Amino acid sequence: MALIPHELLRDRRFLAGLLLRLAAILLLVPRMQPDWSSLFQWDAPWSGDEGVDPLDSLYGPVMVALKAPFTAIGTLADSLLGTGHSLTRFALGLGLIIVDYALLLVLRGLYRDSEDRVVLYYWLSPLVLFIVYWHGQADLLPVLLTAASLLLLRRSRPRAAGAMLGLAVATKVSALAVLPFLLIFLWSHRRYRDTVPGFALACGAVILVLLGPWMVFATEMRQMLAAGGELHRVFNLTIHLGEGQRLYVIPIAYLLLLYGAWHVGRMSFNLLYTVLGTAYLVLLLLTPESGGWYLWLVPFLLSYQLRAGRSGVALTYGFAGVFILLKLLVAAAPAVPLLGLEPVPKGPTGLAPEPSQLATALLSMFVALGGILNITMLRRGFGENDFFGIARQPLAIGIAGDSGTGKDTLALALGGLFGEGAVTGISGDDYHLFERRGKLWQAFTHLDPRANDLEAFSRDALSLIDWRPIMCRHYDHATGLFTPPRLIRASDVVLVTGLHALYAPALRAQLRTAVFLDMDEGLRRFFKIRRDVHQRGHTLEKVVASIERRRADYEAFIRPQREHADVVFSLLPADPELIRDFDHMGPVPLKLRVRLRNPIGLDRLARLLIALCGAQVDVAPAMGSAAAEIVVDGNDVQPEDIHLTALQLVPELEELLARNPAWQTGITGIMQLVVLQQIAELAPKRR
Ligand SMILES: Nc1ncnc2c1ncn2[C@@H]1O[C@H](COP(=O)(O)OP(=O)(O)OP(=O)(O)O)[C@@H](O)[C@H]1O
Ligand SMILES: O=C(CO)[C@H](O)[C@H](O)COP(=O)(O)O
Repeated sequence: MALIPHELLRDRRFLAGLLLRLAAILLLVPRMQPDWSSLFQWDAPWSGDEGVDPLDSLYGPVMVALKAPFTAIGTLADSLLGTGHSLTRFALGLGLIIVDYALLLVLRGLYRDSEDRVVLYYWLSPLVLFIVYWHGQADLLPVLLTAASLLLLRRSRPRAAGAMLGLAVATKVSALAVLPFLLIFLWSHRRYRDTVPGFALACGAVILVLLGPWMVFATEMRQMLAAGGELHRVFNLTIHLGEGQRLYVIPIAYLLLLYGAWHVGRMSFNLLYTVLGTAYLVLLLLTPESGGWYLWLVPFLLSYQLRAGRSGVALTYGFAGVFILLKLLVAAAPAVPLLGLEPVPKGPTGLAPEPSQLATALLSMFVALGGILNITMLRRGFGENDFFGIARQPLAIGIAGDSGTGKDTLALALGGLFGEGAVTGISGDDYHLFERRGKLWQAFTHLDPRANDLEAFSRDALSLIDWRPIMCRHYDHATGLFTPPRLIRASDVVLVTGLHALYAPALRAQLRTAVFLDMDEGLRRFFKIRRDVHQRGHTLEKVVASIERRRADYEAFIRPQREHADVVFSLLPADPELIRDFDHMGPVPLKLRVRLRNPIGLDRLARLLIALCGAQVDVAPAMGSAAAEIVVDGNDVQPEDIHLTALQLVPELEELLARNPAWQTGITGIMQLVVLQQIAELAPKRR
């Protein structure tokens, strides 16, 4: 992989940003910049901000490790050439640009859909350029590590994400503020819940290994950690209750935000970024003079800028502009040795002892803008969250159809998309009234509603859709007997399958998507006979007789459910010759007819199936109704292509799918895709 991707090298905005940075490290010596000859101390001998605790400017061992090679090379060059600290400073400046560039790459990964705009909003961000290169703050490294942790989380690598956050904390303790939010986020998603221990252990282990020895052996580091670095500032703002009692405002705000995040239940990644941004923004607006902390806001502000539209972007630039004005007013300008402007000698603070009225006015305006930004960020974050409405109610999918039409096959395939912890199922077969040897089967077929406890089936399905667990026996097709009842817990997705899954109106009303499975009758006979004879141990004659006997009940009770379906799938044999032989055990090439009640999006689906999956698709309006149909031939379509198509069709899918969704090959994979497209089309936020 190229060190700098081609598209960046061709991007003028990227090159301009790079030039600006190079010029800055050549020309400017920010007042905050450290005495580079010390690995631990970032406070320059000439800086002397008297009001600032020297421990504030200490970083953890990871920062020291980053500085070490640059310091070594620079110091060597300086001592050989007699150039004072200039080359050390330049080498460290280069190190900073490398970290800055790495953060650009991480942010491009994090906001993959908007890579292009990330260059504009991050690489040319006035806030970043000012804080890092003019003001001289070096918090970029812990911010990079925190953003990398989020990226790893998004890429389903929870342990690596935990370790990365541990690294961030070992760089600067402020990164700890992110940890509780990430734990809540992971816990709130059933599909991520099992990753919480791995994430937390990896994070804790890295912190222990990296900070443990320092805590024991390095006095400065111990002091810094004991003082929480700059963290003591969060206790600056208090409310007097009288009689000597005070409240710490920022910890209260932080805890309330944590509670809010917990209460939301199921956050999307975007809402997670919003909440993290809000947490940092509250912290920043209510703490004095912490320029470098604003870098912590940058990745989350970027998430907002990318989604907010013009007014949101203008608000963020206004916010950054006032911040810069304020800092220009109250903080000393950097030295420019090449122009003969030397660093301010230690002594005068460079800060106005009493802020001027203008500075106070600007600060007030800044806090007001920050407050507005906070509100708009939260409003958008919450407004866009939970696209599929799962926080309110599990997403229930009904799958009905005749015996052998592929209900279990489809349910299993869909289950693989959502992930084990996130999906639960209820099957109509478990509600047959009699076991296989039951005499009453001579009077009824399984298709007759009277032979099934449909009331209990609906009641139990509705319980699961209301987050309540059920006790349910299971019909074992291997023995023809019921097993003792077992507990079925509710989950994010509830798959309701069965001959009568779309039969009861009350249940139908609660289904987010209703699927009916049709099948070419020759193909169904072939599949059913093959399965019942070879897997379920029935005789050929018995299966054929049962198929004939059920025909009338199919027309009376099963087929009418088709009218209630959002999606009707009909599987057709691509090679009718092949299914004449019931002993043929190999794969059967299929075609799929898809009929959608709500045809919006069908054309797009067809186009993407052709373009991205290489499938053959015929589009036709369904006869005599507003629905539309497509026929798809795509037995060789690969799971990766279907996954890609799904993300194109429904960007929000990431909120719903398992960490590693199991897409199927060919027609079954296309059925998975269509169901997901329908779920998105009918999602509450889409209406
Ligand atoms: N999408 C598919 N691709 C390939 N084969 C399929 C597909 N759907 C169904 N089949 C075939 O049909 C057979 C029956 O499918 P399945 O058991 O899923 O049907 P069902 O509707 O759940 O049946 P029943 O109601 O009798 O339990 C399977 O064993 C399989 O061979
Ligand atoms: O229609 C069916 C399922 O939808 C089955 O035929 C029914 O469940 C009976 O199963 P088995 O033949 O294993 O006793």
